[in-house]
Parts: sequence; C-alpha cells; structure tokens
Amino acid sequence: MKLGRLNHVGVATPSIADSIAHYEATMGASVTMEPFDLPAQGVKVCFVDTPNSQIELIEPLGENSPIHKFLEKNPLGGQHHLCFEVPDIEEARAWFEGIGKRILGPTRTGAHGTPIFFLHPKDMEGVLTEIMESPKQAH
Ligand SMILES: CC[C@H](C(=O)O)C(=O)SCCNC(=O)CCNC(=O)[C@H](O)C(C)(C)COP(=O)(O)OP(=O)(O)OC[C@H]1O[C@@H](n2cnc3c(N)ncnc32)[C@H](O)[C@@H]1OP(=O)(O)O
Ligand SMILES: [Co+2]
Repeated sequence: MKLGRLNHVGVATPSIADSIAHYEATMGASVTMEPFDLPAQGVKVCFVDTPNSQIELIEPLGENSPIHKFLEKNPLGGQHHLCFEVPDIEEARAWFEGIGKRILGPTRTGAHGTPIFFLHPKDMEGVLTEIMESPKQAH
C-alpha cells in the first residue's frame, strides 16, 4: 500500500451554513458550491477548497446519520475523519482486510462520486480514516 493524496479533512458541524460563514469570514475561504445532500450516507455536505486539499463540512441528515453521536459528544462539531486517495479501491480494501483492520460497512459511493470505505478509528491510531478511489483523470 502506498500513502496517497490527502483528499479531504472531514469536519462535522451542527450547521453547514454557519461553518461556511466562519471559513469565509475567519479564514478567507471562498465557498462557491451549494451544499448538497447525500441521503444514503446520512449527511449534508459542502466542500471548502484549500490550495492543496479540501475541508469537507458534514452536517447530520436524517434520524440515522452516523455523525449524530459525534455531535452529541462534540456540540460545536470538530475534525471527524481524514480521507486518503488510492488508485484502486478494491485493492486497498483487500490490503486493509489482510492486515486485520476493521472496515466499516460496504464500499459505497462518496461525495466525489467515487467508491469509498471507512476504517475503524480504533484500528487507525484513533483516526476515523476514509479511503477513496481517485477520480479518473479527464482525457
Ligand atoms: C461518504 C460521504 C462523505 C465522503 O467523504 O464521501 C463522508 O465522509 S460522510 C462521513 C460520515 N460517515 C461516517 O463517518 C461513516 C463511518 N463512521 C461510522 O461508522 C461511525 O461514525 C463510527 C463507527 C466510526 C462511530 O460510530 P458512533 O459514534 O455511533 O459509535 P461510538 O460512539 O460507539 O464510537 C465507537 C468508538 O469510536 C470513537 N469514535 C467515534 N467517532 C470517531 C471519530 N470520528 N474519530 C475518532 N474516534 C471516533 C468513539 O469515541 C468510540 O470510542 P470509545 O473509546 O469507545 O468512546
Ligand atoms: Co469524507
């Protein structure tokens, strides 16, 4: 396995609208995209572009959102996960399974429209880790 690009840092928030205002007013970000819902993943999402990566703002969507409990423990929100890119998601899944890391649920489509999976934080030095297949290069 070769460490791939840090695609994004997932930041949970009780309000994406408030967080966008924060990143624009405090950090000089320019958020041009509209937040969008990912019902299958239980989150509303908005990306804040940085020069070399992205902040992925995630707000709970629906009763069963996987980040409800995180926000109960961290009412202001906070850093939630790191997402690294890999060339081939199935190869990566086999690698992590082979070294005994717990994979959380099935491989599914992430916010960038490519396959992703999550590794349990307890197996990853306390860091909830998302693995994402790199978007195919446009020709
Ligand atoms: C996919 C769309 C988008 C994208 O980028 O494409 C996203 O990234 S969506 C992001 C939201 N979705 C997920 O996070 C899915 C994977 N997450 C999970 O399955 C859960 O959040 C899980 C299992 C990591 C934690 O679930 P929950 O909080 O309900 O359970 P516990 O409170 O029992 O947690 C167990 C244990 O883990 C610690 N924990 C929880 N969340 C985190 C975290 N974000 N980072 C580090 N550690 C975390 C928690 O404190 C518990 O530890 P303990 O010592 O037992 O208290
Ligand atoms: Co993510």
